[in-house]
This record gives sequence, C-alpha cells and structure tokens, in this order.
Amino acid sequence: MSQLNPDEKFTLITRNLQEVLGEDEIKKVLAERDLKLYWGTAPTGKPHIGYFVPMSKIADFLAAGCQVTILLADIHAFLDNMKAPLELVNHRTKYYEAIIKAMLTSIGTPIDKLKFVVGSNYQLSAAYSMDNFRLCACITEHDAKKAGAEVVKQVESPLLSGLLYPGMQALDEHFLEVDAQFGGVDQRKIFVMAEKYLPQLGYKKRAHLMNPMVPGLAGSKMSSSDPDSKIDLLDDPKAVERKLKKAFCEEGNVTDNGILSFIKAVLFPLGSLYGKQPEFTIRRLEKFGGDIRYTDYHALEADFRDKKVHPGDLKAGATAALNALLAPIRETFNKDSELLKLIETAYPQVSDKVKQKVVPKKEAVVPAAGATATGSKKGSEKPEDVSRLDIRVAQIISARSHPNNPKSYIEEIEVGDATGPRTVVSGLADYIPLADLQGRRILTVCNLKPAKFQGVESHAMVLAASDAEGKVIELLEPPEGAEIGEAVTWEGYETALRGGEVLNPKQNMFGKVAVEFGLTMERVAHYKGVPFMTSKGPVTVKSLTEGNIR
Ligand SMILES: N[C@@H](Cc1ccc(O)cc1)C(=O)O
Repeated sequence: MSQLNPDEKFTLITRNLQEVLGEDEIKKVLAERDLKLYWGTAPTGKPHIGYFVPMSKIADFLAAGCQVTILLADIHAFLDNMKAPLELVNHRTKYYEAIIKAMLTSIGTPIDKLKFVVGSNYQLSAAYSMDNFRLCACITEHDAKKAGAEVVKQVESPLLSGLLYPGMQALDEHFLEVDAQFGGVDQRKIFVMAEKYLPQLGYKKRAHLMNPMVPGLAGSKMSSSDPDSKIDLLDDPKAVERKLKKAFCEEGNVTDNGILSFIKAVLFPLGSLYGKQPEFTIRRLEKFGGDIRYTDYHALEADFRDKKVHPGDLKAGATAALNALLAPIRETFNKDSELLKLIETAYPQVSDKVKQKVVPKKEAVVPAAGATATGSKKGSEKPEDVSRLDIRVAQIISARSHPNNPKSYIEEIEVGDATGPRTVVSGLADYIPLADLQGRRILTVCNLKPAKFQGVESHAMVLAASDAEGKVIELLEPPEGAEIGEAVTWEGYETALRGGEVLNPKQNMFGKVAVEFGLTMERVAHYKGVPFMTSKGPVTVKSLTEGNIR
C-alpha cells in the first residue's frame, strides 16, 4: 500500500477534511518518512453512526502508510463533568475499543497496524504530571476555558477538571510522539491552543487535521442533540429504518436535509475507500422509474433538488446502505457474550426496555446501592440529594403572559394538591409559545418556598432542560398515562424524607441537586445517572440528549 508517493499520500491524508493546520510540516515529514498521527476519543456515551466519519479518515491514514494511534482518553472522559464516572470508565474504554475495531473491520480496514493507547497508562506518570503543572503555569484560566468551550460540557458551576482537559489534550501530542493530531473541527480551539503552548514547554508544535461535523439526521443545526438523529451502532435494522423514516427530509430541500448530509459525509467517503468507486443505489419499482445508481454525491443532490428522487426512496436507499454497514458490527457483538455483557456493564442504566431484561440488576450505577450514604453523614442529618425534592407530574390548566415581565408566563398548574391548582410564574416566554403550554403535562418542583416575581407569587417551578448554550429549552415531560400529582422517584434515593418539607431557599438545596441533573442519549432526565421515574416509565424531553435541567 505504501507504493504511494508523498504527494499521493498527502492527498489521501487530507481529503474530505474541513481544515488542515500545518500542511507544510506534513509534506516535509512525508518527503522523508511516514506520518505519525493520533485520534483521541473520550469514552463517554455510546458511539453512534457519526463515528463513521473519523473511521473513514483513519482508514485513509492507514492506507497512506501513516502510523496511527487511537487514544482512548479515559481520564478526559472523567474530567469532562464526569461524563464517564470512574466506576464505569474502564468498561467504557473497553467498549470503545471493541466497537471501533468492529467499525473499522466493517468498512474493510485492516487494523493490525493500528495502535490503541489508553490515556491513564501514561497520563499518571510523574513526567506527565509535571508537564501538566508546567502547562497550568503558562495558560490562563480564561484561555483554558475558552479552548474547551466546544468540547467540554458547559455547566453553571464549572469544575476545575474541565479546565485541565484542553491542556492535557495538548500534552498528549507530545507524549504520544506524533507529528499530527486528527479530530473534528469542534476540537479546533484545543488544537490552536496546543500549537501555541507546546513550544512554550520546549516541545514541537504539531499539525492538525480536522474533519467536518456531520449534522444529525434531523437536518437542523441543533440536531446533534436530537435523539432521532442518533443511530446507535448496534441498533437493529428495524430501529434504523424507523429512525430514518422519522428524519426530516423534505421533497426538493437539499439544504436542511439530514439524510442527504449523512449520505454525503458518511456513505460516499466510505464508498470511495481504497480507490473504490462509491455507489449509492435507490431501488424503485419500474412504474416509479426503476433503480437509479449514483457514483457521485452531487448527481444525487441535483436529482433530489429537481424532485426526481422522492424522500421516501432516498430514505429507503440510505436505510439499506446503513444496515449493510451495521450488520457486521451487530454480528460481532451478538456472537460474543463477553461483548454483550460489556455493553451492560459500561452503560448500566440504558433505559431501553428490551435491554433491561438482560441487565443483571443494577451494579455499578453511580450512587450504587447505598445511595443515601452519599449525602447522609451519620443517621439523622438529611442527605443533600434528590430525595429532598418533591417533584411531581403536573398539568398546566391555563397559561397567560405576565403583565409585568415580557419574559414570563403565569400558569395555573394542577399538581395534585387537595386545595386545587397552584399559581406558578416561569420565565419561558422567550422559548415556548403560550399556546404550547395550554393543557400541557409537565414536571414541577413542589416544595420550594413560594417566591414573588414582579408582584406575582409563584408556588412551584416548572422543570425544563436546556442545551449547553441555553439556546434550546424543552420542558420535561411525563410518559403517557402517568397520573397528575404522582411523585417522581429515583431508584436508590429514599423519598420518605420529603414529608411535607418546604426547602429553605438559603440552603439552595434545589441548586445543589440540580447540578447533578442531566439527560441521557435516550432523552431521559436523570440525577447522577439514575432516571426520573414515574409509574409509567421515565421522564423525557423532546429531543435533547445532553444539557442542564432547571
Ligand atoms: N477531545 C476529544 C477527546 C480527546 C481527548 C484527549 C486527546 O488527547 C485527544 C482527544 C473529544 O472531544 O472527543
């Protein structure tokens, strides 16, 4: 394979990328020897089909004779807001390695030359620690925060760990002894920071290769947080079909079209690996024009724009192609009981009902069996955890604009009190149209001390989730059939303590607990990884798969 000359290698290494920093350096290396580079991934949530994008580049790098290292950045997964708690991170690291190997194998990439390195294997050394400290003495807090802004989850009270993340990613380049780092353009600020600071430690500045981000199947800009835009690598063919069917794909619309983006960013590049001619086939009955075969994305896009290809046919073609890619991955896992077990240990609280049958019984979920021990130091003291919150399924009876504040609404909400509905003020006016609130089933916190907002006293709080930037706001929703007034529960957290307690606002109990709220890939609201549960199942949001709840 290394019969390629340096120019050909360069072309292969840099194709389908959005941006390359340090092209000349790469060319210089290639004139003398093969390029050494790495791609890092933090083993947090389960990888989805978007991971085929970096995989197709890794295939290119290997084909171009590069020495490729995949860094399983376990410590980073923890540093980023404990996206992977320490109890789970080792399992997730193993899962990532297995699924990445299965993906590469599925796309026909030989992996014998590929090296996997686990971050903690060298990041805990004295030399690395000392360099980390030295780096911390060069970078301002402000710059570290900015560097991580698109990678590290942004929360209300950021942890120090998130500030260490970008610098350590920079150091990895030196400790992995590479010429270049590869990643998504979302890593750009970290890459630029690495270029600036490694020389200050006396190390070489590295080149950086960035692939474009794939928009989700939902097609809009925000779609990376839409669950239907995420297809798990182990989703069965039916689920793939269902999710693609649901995807937004409007006839003739080629600009906001997740299916087309996916075909462009994933299927065509994969189809053109190893000098193959990419091919995308749309199967149709003769009476609808018969099969059409595309060897070029632009031709497909043009036909779709001209309405020569119908959305249903496009989706069917994408479904078939994707299922063909996923089949060998599913098979690898399905025939290996160790791997199947690994999924359950790495992602114990997957809310998928089918899987729950297989889950042994919760073992390693974050707060473990003795959850109350987390907060209750010795007996009588009340724990500072979610058990203190009285969160209930509720329904908005009526809603109107707040006369004194254009950002707020005033709602009458039925929370199951014998005394009737409560009046609640919520700052939702910028995000949710009034009409969407009438009759809406929601979740409310019912034991906060009533507070006045511009002259109107509010007797509960409506719970909503927001994305990291606070641009998208979605209400928490109870599952169908859950009763108005019923209390939300969290397994492992006794709710008996609620006993009518009204929280003292000075203690900010809600704030302390809410920092631990989050959303799973399945859009389920959770507290420290434990789902918000009702008698009819978990509480969800419409589309966000990560973010904050308030
Ligand atoms: N920042 C990468 C993960 C990573 C971590 C450490 C590295 O050295 C490289 C990459 C991500 O967002 O997935």
